[in-house]
Amino acid sequence: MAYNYPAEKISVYLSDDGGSILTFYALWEASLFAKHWIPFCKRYNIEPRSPAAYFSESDGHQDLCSPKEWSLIREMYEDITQRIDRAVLSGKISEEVKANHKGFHEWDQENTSKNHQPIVQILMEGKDKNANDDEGNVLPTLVYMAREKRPQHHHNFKAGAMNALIRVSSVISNSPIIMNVDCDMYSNNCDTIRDALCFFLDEEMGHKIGFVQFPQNYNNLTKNNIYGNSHQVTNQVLMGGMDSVGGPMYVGTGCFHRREILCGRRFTEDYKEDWNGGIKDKTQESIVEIEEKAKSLAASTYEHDTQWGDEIGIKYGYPAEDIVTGLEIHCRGWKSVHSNPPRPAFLGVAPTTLAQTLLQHKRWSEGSFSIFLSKYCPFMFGHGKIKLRHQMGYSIYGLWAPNSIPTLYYVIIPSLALLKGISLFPEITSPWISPFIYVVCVKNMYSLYEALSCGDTLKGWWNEQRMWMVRRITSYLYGLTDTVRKLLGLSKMTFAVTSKVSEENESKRYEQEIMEFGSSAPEYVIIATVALLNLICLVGGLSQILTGGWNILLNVFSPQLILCGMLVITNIPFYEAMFVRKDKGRMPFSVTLASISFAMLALLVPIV
Ligand SMILES: O=c1ccn([C@@H]2O[C@H](COP(=O)(O)OP(=O)(O)O[C@H]3O[C@H](CO)[C@@H](O)[C@H](O)[C@H]3O)[C@@H](O)[C@H]2O)c(=O)[nH]1
Ligand SMILES: [Mn+2]
Repeated sequence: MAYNYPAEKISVYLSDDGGSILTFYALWEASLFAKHWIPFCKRYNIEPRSPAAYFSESDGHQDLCSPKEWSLIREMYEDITQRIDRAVLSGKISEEVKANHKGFHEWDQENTSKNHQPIVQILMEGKDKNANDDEGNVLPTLVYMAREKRPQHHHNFKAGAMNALIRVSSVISNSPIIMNVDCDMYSNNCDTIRDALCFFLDEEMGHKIGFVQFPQNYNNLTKNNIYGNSHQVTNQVLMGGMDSVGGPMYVGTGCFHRREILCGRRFTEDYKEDWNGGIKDKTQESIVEIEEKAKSLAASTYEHDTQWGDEIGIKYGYPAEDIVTGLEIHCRGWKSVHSNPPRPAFLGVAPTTLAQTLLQHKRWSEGSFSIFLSKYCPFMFGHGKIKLRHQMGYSIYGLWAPNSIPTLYYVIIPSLALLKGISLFPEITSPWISPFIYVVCVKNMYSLYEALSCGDTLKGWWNEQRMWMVRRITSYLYGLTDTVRKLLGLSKMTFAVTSKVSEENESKRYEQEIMEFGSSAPEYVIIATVALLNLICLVGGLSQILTGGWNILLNVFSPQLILCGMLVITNIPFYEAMFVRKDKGRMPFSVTLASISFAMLALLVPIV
């Protein structure tokens, strides 16, 4: 709401898919605070304009304004956060507070997050004089919405929520540009709207641009990126590369779309945006009338027998609804723009535990693989519509899931073969080993160069390599099996939301870059089994080589020894988690036990 942009042209919508009175209450509190906060931001050019981010970063008025004024606004902010926290703890809103806004009565009925009527409440409306800030300036329109949820109707997760949002906003503001951000991100740059509009308004290219995507950056990364979540290389290299062949993918958040394009419009050379298309100020209807109209658009039956989720809006049926929607927009002839300014436009929360990271990657790999196998396979669907290189850029993610199989092979079979004295690679002195050495060296040197040049640390790169292996043998494997199960009709699509909170000790370990296991998950059994197996094979293999004719054997087994040794070095944090650490985040004993049994089994069963 505090963007450096004419307030009467901005409308902010909060989609609460949980339909919670607490969220409504928090938004109502925020709308009151905005009347003081927004003029304060504009007066002193505050940055970032998320009060939570601003007050956590800055510890004084820094000669910005009088200390009194600064403390006053800070106290105000602390008061509202305390009131909201108290309400969340008690789980309900007092009658006194409820009397302040008609919206609270929406919860008079028996509402649950999965069963409730559509709720649309316009908390602030540009035309309304009460909605001005404490200096008398207009404030942006602010709307709370929770689309209708009924157990008998499928709600299509985030895509369903976004489509309801597109319709609801069409009767309230109908602005030609829609920006969307996830609930776990905030705006970090008050000029982003202007930056994005520059692309759409470009005289030569502007009419070709369907969306402007800002990268996902995080404010909670640790120095060495323990879970490989920095995505700097993806943001700078992959997205930057795609920008030059047609445009980056839509990644679900931090993106500006033209409304008409989300609604299915094809590109034509003579396309011209109607910048006066919005309906703000033009309508004579009262707020209540508009709300009623909007509610009917957020009904759970509204989309029955319509093209929504297919030809119109965000696509349904894919866990990565963003990628497939963006691909289809590109195939309708539009270009997109990757905008990565030095001061990040949006900051979000990266997962802070291994389990959350693996879950997120499972959804991404599964989502992209199911697109790859569907009618939206970039090579087939994009054929003749987008460049081959653009299709290839899209397919990188699509092939993550099947990549799990060769990786599993590489982390198990050569090590087992080493232990059993079977050689799998050419001898180290033979010329035939050169392709292997070439691939390993060049791949690693290049990825190290990319990581360092994108601002990652050396240790961060190393951690990332570990995470690549771990993700491939767990998340991607699960993504693969789940996609296959869905294809066979054995299971249905889900959207596992990544958790946004963690316990205090957990956060401490995250800051110290200690891997978090804690609870027993089947993924950990895979990780621990592979780690143990490699340790046993390395020790066993080495001792056989040392006791046998070692100079001949070393020549034959060096490649396997190096591979197995590298895996053992990569896995050091897992051995520590199993046998050394005493904290709560260590590998659960049950997982260690199960892994030992599986490793034994793998040694006994004649796999190689
Ligand atoms: O039923 C649902 C499920 C999710 N969401 C919203 O979807 C957003 C993304 O969910 P999150 O759990 O934060 O997912 P991430 O793993 O961070 O999601 C990434 O990947 C998704 C596709 O897999 C994209 O849609 C996201 O924008 C992108 O940030 C959040 O704002 C949620 O509130 C809904 O509104 N309704
Ligand atoms: Mn998220």
